Amino acid sequence: MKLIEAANYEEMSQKAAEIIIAQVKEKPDAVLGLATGSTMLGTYKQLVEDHRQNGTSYRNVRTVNLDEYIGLSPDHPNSYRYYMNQHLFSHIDIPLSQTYLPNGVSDDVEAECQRYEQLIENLGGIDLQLLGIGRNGHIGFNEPGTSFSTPTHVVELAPSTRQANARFFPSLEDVPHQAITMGIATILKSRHILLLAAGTAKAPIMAKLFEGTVTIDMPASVLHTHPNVTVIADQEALSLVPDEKRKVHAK
Ligand SMILES: O=P(O)(O)OC[C@H]1O[C@](O)(CO)[C@@H](O)[C@@H]1O
Repeated sequence: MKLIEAANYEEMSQKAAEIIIAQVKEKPDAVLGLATGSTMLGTYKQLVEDHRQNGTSYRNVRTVNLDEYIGLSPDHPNSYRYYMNQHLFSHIDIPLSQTYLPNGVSDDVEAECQRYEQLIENLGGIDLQLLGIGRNGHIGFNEPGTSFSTPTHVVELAPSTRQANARFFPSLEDVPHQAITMGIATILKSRHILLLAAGTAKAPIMAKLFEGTVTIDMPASVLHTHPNVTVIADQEALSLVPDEKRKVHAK
């Protein structure tokens, strides 16, 4: 696991965007694994700006998102499809037909999970997977206790996750109880994983991550078992990570 330290959120976003742009330039038909949440907003903004100014093209890129709420249709303002269209897809030249998210309103969510897993395989796997980290260590919506061998599956969201995400909804009651998420096994098949973290709310979980213990109680800890993980974090998120741990992982 390589750590790139950033001074602040803006710098984290810029460094993340540089890695994504480099991936797309190296492989114009790359498969990008994308994530949602507040952490990613700055990165998507940078990608949009770069597309406008430098013309980086996404015409042949394919994208697969980590997760989607069950019960929210693509045009629901809190669905992750809506988020992706609003913050990224509608501002770059990617055809929407090449952007994929799990279908949260499928009649058969179990079959949808299998379809999504197969889709990722049919695309040739993920070249670069972007990840945020939940305050309880979740990646995608893989909550603590999730087996590391799970493929795409239906999850019951932890009360703390619903609480953390309630800020985007009119009230806590409106936050869905379930989601479809790529599993940890799905995420680990990605050829390169880029985890982003910013802000003091993430400091305790980042300290735990860099302690290095791999346990299903902390889903992100599985990233220590992957050969190609880059973490970009700002100083607030790293504020509880001791200097010696930072040095060990410094790029
Ligand atoms: O970036 P945020 O909003 O802190 O969220 C962190 C993670 O939690 C989720 O929003 C799910 O709760 C992920 O999509 C995200 O990567």
